[in-house]
Amino acid sequence: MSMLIKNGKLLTENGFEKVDILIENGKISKVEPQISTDAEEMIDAAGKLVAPGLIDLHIHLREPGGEKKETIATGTLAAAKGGFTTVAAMPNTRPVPDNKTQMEWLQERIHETASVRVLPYASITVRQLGQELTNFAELKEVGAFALTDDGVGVQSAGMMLEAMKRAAKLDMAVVAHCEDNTLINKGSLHEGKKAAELGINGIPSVCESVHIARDILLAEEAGCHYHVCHISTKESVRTVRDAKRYGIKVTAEVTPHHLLLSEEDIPGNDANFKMNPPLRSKADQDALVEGLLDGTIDFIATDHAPHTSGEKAEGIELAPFGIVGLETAFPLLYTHLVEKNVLTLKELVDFLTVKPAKAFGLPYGELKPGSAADVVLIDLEQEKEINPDEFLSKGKNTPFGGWNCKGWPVLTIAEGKIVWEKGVVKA
Ligand SMILES: NC(=O)N[C@@H](CC(=O)O)C(=O)O
Ligand SMILES: [Zn+2]
Ligand SMILES: [Zn+2]
Repeated sequence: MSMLIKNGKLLTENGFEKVDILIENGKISKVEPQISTDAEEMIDAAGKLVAPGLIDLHIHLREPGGEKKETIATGTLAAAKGGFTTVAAMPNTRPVPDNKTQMEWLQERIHETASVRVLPYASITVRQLGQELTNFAELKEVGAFALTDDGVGVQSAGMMLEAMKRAAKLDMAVVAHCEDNTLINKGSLHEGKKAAELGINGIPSVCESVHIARDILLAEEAGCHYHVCHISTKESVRTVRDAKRYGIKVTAEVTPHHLLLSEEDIPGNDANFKMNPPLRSKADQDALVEGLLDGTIDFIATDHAPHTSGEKAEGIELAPFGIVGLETAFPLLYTHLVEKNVLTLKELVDFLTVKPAKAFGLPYGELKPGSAADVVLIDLEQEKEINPDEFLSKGKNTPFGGWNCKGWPVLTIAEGKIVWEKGVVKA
């Protein structure tokens, strides 16, 4: 099976270069200014940005147990539409992939139904209850990508240290949802202006940052790779920045919504603005952008967290935390960070490709001969409004409905196969 992508615009250190890309047997075989060969499939990419397939190391696919919200099939189709060819699925499903049998079932289900590559996380603790560690070695053997209890924080420092020590021995990363349960304050929004205005309980910043500070000291002790999920406060950024200065092996991700929104953007009692961690203050938002620019924050991940419309109709206090992100990440970030000169296009693409890959030692995220043929074509000129009704995800829960964006993916190729396509003429 061969495919030739003609005349794409490739981003290099020196700006755009026109290239042809030849794909053979699921791998990239050539990237050159001009390839004159016949291939079984020819794709005209003239005028389109041609980039490595995007990587999202934090998403929720909800299967098994939450199929009303999303399935592996619908979530990975949404990923493909968003330009993502590698996603890492969080383990807060029912049941939790916390043992060999369940992980094998999940791998099989991914194999049968996923449109793009799915890297499954295993949980740190049995049923994510924080009481007993899972068998990391066994989970690694059956393909667990890394370890996390995302959805809840690991409350006990002793449990976390032991997890980190075992993970270090196996060269596995410990990926942390940082939240101290004694500081949540039954909150639904950030403890700040907006929560006060709406008369809703607030979650203080320290609820997150205290876990990050604790975990960094534990990770230093254990010598493991420690990764911070969805970083959201200025104190968290400062703490990670300091840890990196001391050479501690810590990485961090930030979501598009925490980069683009603050509590001030919450229009009222709308649960599409409810997620964990919550939208923080403007000062926190600014610190996240600064942290991304100075290398404190390593990459961007969506934390795609689909919920049903019924659940989200319950109002801010009763609705579950979480918003979807896969189908809007690139256009939102391109329009609001690149077009406003906060990031260069190259930086944005790197934060969604090679940076997450490097942070976790994955062999993806670059367009070079020999690598998996994961490619996305993006129309930087195409402009349209975000319409949740058009999402392939079952989740329509986004705070960005109606936002006008440029930079829509038009064709996504995963391991040499077209997995999503719109508006591109096949030559
Ligand atoms: N981010 C969220 O608000 N929700 C996530 C859980 C999580 O990422 O902590 C979910 O599973 O719905
Ligand atoms: Zn989380
Ligand atoms: Zn999450």
